[in-house]
Amino acid sequence: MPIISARCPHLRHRLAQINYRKPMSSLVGTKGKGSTCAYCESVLREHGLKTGFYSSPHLVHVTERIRINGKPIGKGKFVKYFWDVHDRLSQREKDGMPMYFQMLTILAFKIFIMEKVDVAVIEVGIGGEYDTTNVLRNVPIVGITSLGYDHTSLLGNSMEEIAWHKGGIMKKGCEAFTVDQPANAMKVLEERSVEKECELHVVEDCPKYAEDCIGHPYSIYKRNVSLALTLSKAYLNLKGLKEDSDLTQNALRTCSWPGRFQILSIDNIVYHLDGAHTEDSIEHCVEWFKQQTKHSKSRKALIFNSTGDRKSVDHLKILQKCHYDKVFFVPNVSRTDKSIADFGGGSKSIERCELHKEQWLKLLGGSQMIDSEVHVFPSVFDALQALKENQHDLLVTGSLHLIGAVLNIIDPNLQQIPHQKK
Ligand SMILES: Nc1ncnc2c1ncn2[C@@H]1O[C@H](COP(=O)(O)OP(=O)(O)OP(=O)(O)O)[C@@H](O)[C@H]1O
Repeated sequence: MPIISARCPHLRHRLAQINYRKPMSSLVGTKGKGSTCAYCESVLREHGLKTGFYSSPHLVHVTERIRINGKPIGKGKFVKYFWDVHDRLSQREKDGMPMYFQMLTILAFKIFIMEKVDVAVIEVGIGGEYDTTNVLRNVPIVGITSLGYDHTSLLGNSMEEIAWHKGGIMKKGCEAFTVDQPANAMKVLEERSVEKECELHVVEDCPKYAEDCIGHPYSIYKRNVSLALTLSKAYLNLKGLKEDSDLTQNALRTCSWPGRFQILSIDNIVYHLDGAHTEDSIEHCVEWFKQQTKHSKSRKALIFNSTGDRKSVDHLKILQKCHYDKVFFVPNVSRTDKSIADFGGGSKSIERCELHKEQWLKLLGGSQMIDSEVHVFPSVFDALQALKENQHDLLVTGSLHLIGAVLNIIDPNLQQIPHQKK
């Protein structure tokens, strides 16, 4: 976990010495950080600002995490800046090298400075108070998306503890915005805003036009879009710029954030990809899949995986609200010769898939589904081979890394921008 103060105390000091002349906008939360940042970035860019955008995790290529004007940084620049940062840091041997997420964070900030962005939109990694991104001090606008239970072994098991961590990104004098939260979480956020000496506002619903502009299910994304529009408007105001609703609508329409409620149709398979990994996200995801496939005659299939401290049995229970002809449990591995993203293969991940299979069958109890339709495969490629003979509506969910492993096979350059109308 990227807690600077616990594992790498020198880093905060070192980063604190960098003069971040460009104001940044930070975003934290449990659900919808990435998409809220993406909408926010798109609106600011559409209004003529040169944007930097730091997000995590990546789906296929690590360069997706660091974007300039909405586009992942090119490989050449990534490598050049990486070695600049690496060489500077390794001169101070006694401090040791930063860990993966810390390194990427330093790299992103360096790139934003060198590329002279007007504004940087920063998605927090895990938590907030102790997250690596929280070394930033010049952050005039911060946003907190919907809070829920995730990463509980790091942040705590209660809503209050989680809210305390998330509220840690508020800064003295900044303007902080959040969406409707459970009462106990909101109380903690309010206390944190007093402690941090800033104003906390709850955002209003976004204008009606947003519903026609966004490609994602509006009922779920309304909060994300409302927050994104408020954050970008606050930033534009700060810069003395006026929001133009035509530009905003265009920004919402053209914003691309793959791997979330994305539909791709390739050969016999209609892929429904959503990186839901909390209980209520999975709940939304199943509803969305049911809605999308209600008139379809194709067979239904599910590919699922979950990692970390998540209670997968609760997720599986929700996923059983839909009937599937085939259910595959697969590690976040695209092909067996190649694992991608941060959580790849290995015997432990297969063991976890076997456990998911066991849980699934146990939950089915009386079983409308015979055992042979539930399999563990070592890679996504193997699972897709087992589907290709017939027309399938396939749902892939449980982990964004799993979605990355699928995209790595079917759309490695993330070119098929998903813009599905509701
Ligand atoms: N407002 C929301 N309410 C419930 N679920 C949401 C919401 N927004 C996004 N999600 C779910 O979370 C998944 C990830 O979306 P997104 O990348 O925007 O969130 P995130 O908070 O950045 O996720 P991560 O924790 O992986 O970084 C989506 O695929 C969707 O299932």
